[in-house]
Amino acid sequence: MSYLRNWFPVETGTLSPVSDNQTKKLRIPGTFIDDEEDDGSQTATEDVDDIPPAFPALDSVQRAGTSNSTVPAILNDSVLMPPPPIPALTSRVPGMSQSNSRSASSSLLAPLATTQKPAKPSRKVALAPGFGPLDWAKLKSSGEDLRGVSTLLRVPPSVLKLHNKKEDAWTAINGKVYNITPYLPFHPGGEKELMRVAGRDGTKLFSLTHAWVNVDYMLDSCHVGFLVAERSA
Ligand code: HEM
Repeated sequence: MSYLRNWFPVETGTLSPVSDNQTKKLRIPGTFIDDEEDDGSQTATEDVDDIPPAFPALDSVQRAGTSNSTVPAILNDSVLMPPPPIPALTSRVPGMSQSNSRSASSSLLAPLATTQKPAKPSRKVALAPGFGPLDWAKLKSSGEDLRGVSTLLRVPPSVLKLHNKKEDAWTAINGKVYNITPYLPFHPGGEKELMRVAGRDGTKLFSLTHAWVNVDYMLDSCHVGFLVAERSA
């Protein structure tokens, strides 16, 4: 009984006049009753079983610190966590790497490889509408004659040399001769660049510029014949 009074900071005086039976009803479930006084009937009292445990707990810092404590009693709207600082992400410049203190690998930014300017500027030209890579793919598989010859030829350098004009341009790449006239407006590097190999063996220049381009596939429907030595023509 005296133990219970200690638990309740409230006017213990109000408890004293009431009967033992009434104090049992005030017991908070979940609190421990060390009882010489408890003969077993107290803990079995049915009336108190529906009362939830006190929250915050009676001896919690929240309850204790209502006045002088630095711990706020209970967080309410006026005692909220301060907002987080504005992240540096909002001040970044797209496409630019951040200050040295940021490591590229630990940020949420897009990988630098895709945001930084390439070391070498592209030398691609703006192609006219209707002359993009897909348009070329469509044209070359359309069945239209892009060779200008009825059968594959043996082409010596002296013959190749004759086909050096825009309207009639041939070039040899890796031993194969192609009619490049239909491809001129589709060439991503521009007509002028492509015309540099017109009428001659363009293998070296082609490989130096873009060895990764699959010329066999790109110009298969422009195949005219094979480059051969002069005397074997
Ligand atoms: C004759 C067969 C040729 C074919 C089929 C061809 C095809 C192509 C293709 C598909 C591209 C785009 C490459 C890419 O997106 O990565 C390209 C770009 C280019 N080509 Fe050609 N090309 C040929 C010959 C030449 C020649 C002889 C030159 C002369 C130098 C040349 C100069 C260029 C240049 C400067 C670019 C732009 C490269 C860049 O992205 O900066 N091409 N060509």
